[in-house]
Amino acid sequence: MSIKYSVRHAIHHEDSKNYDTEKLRSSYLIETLFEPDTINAVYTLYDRLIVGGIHPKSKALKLEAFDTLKAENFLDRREIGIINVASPTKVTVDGTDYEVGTKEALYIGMGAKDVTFHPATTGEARLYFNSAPAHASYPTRKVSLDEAETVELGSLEESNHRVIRKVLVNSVVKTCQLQMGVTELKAGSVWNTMPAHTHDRRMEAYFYFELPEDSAVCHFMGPANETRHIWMKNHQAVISPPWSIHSGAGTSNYTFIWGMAGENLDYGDMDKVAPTDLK
Ligand SMILES: O=C[C@H](O)[C@@H](O)CC(=O)C(=O)O
Ligand SMILES: [Zn+2]
Repeated sequence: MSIKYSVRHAIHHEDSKNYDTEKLRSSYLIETLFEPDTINAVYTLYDRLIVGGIHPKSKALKLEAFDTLKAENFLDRREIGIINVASPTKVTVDGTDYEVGTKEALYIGMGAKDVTFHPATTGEARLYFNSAPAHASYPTRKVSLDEAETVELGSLEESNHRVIRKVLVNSVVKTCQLQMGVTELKAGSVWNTMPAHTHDRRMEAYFYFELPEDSAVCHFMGPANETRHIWMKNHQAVISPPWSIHSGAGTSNYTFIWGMAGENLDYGDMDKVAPTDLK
């Protein structure tokens, strides 16, 4: 098996309040997603979202079910959203090849049986994914960045000028509960999701990339009146519980992938928090 997995339990915010640095990191931070010829999967108990990284280097990798799923195939009762965070590569879904370019996304619906990730012909294949339980099978589809619903937010003056590309959202592709997108910060801007927000009906996961190796992002989490921070490096992910804000400031600009699962598919229903109300 080239799939490695671990399980992360869901945590109450009253408990999380007491966590020190190490406990915060082991509870929410996913330090290693990409290892050669490995699919790394973290099965969270937050809406049962799986967060993972796929790095086919010398051989193709098949998306296999692991014991927690108690299923024959990974996607028997799930959907998956994949975003390519490195070189262009190929993904085969039940005999159909999808060429997935850098930062392009592939949605694979429930019921697909044979999903194979190939090494890149030039460069490195690294694919980030989120997978959520599904109740219906929607068509598999590749989505390029220019098909995304795009909004520009913030300003250089507020250090939060960024472009949000909603790639796997219901205005673009049909999904059961997954929503995913790519947010790019402009040079000189370091703050994402500031002003911050929560959405108690949905969890979220963040994956930071295009962050220079000598830079770091300080990711903020916690209830708005009880925040904590986690320092993160390039290619790391962090789980955001439904009760938590999720925001970050980098020592440079960067790009990140956000993914959500939960109650509805309404991206805009977040509860905003003013910067002056944060504690
Ligand atoms: O619920 C939405 C998600 O937190 C992200 O889309 C926010 C984001 O990309 C940003 O403000 O930069
Ligand atoms: Zn959010």
